[in-house]
Amino acid sequence: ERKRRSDTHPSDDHQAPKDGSPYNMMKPRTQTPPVVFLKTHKTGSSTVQNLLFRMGERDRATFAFPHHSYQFSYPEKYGAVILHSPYSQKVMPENAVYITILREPLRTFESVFSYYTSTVPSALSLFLESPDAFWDPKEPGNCLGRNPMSFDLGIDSQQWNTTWRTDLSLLEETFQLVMIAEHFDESLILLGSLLDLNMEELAYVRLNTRSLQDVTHLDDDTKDQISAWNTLDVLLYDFFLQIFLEKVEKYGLERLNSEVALLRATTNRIRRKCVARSGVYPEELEDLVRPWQTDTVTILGYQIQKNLTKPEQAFCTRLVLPELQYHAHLYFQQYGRDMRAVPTDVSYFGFMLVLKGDICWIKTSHRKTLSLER
Ligand SMILES: Nc1ncnc2c1ncn2[C@@H]1O[C@H](COP(=O)(O)OS(=O)(=O)O)[C@@H](OP(=O)(O)O)[C@H]1O
Repeated sequence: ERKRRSDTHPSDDHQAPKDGSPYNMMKPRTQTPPVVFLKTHKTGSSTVQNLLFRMGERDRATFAFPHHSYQFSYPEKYGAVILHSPYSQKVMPENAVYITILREPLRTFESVFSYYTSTVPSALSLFLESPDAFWDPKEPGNCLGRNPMSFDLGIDSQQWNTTWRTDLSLLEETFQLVMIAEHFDESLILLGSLLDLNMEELAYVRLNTRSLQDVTHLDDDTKDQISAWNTLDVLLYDFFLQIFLEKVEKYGLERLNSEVALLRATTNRIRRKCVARSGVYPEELEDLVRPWQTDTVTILGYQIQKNLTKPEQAFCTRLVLPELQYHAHLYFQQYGRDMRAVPTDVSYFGFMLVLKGDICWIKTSHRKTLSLER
């Protein structure tokens, strides 16, 4: 049973609606509901995951871990169908809250592309000039090479088909909240309202940020090409952006803005307390806080302050802890042993864009478990 907390809540200072809507903050605090977070690629999802990990660890929640390594394998059919299938009902209780996050599709694709493809000079522009020449949709690792967010949400990411609109509506019904990376703080307030999280629990540092020199500038032509190649993601994003804006309106813009201001003040205070250096290159970081790197881009991390008390150190370390290390820590805490590596006889793909010609491949590897004090 989760204890009632006395600290500031996003909506403590406000007269919230009593209409039974999911954002009605007058309800008595109850235990956090079970959460399904569908972690989309390159959308800010690791930042959200970090605060959900903190929430789950505080609640001593049971986490669903993949059998091997860090990533569930992808079945042939997934997403919208699975979410409503007996399989998902068996796994998650009926009161589970479904959450995900989307990001503006041009930036998402650029980030996915740079992360999962090795660099030849101007790889992105070369690819976009004639994507069909480089990209084979039948390659199982190529699923993120076109409309990556549609793929992650389990709807057809290759082509428009007649069920696409229905699939979108099904997703809308399934997800209580689709966060929008471009309105990250506003999304967090809605998340906090759904899950009864206070400002400290919503505070975050931006995780998985690429070094600026790895970010490709997108000129207008490139933007048009990316949009044309990812039309389904553009539709998906526009659809959920609209829904998000409607949610904001229902919540009350004035109320939201004042809570965002409070969140930013709290976040700044916590960052000052916890973070000694941000934007730190991997070679300067200890194993515990070094984000996973690919051969193609540099992912930056954080050094925490010295001279913190033990509880502060525990909190601050978790705040900046990269996904794989936090995952390994929670796995160890739950099972009392290290995560299983992928056996060599199991065919497993992380993700790779397998492109024909010179623009090639990527990833997958495993990390050792690192101990993290409470
Ligand atoms: N708070 C917030 N708001 C907006 N954008 C954010 C935020 N946090 C992370 N990011 C950016 O999201 C990119 C990393 O996304 P993910 O964590 O989902 O990546 S991953 O799929 O788990 O590897 C990565 O984008 P790129 O830097 O363009 O690659 C991060 O900079």
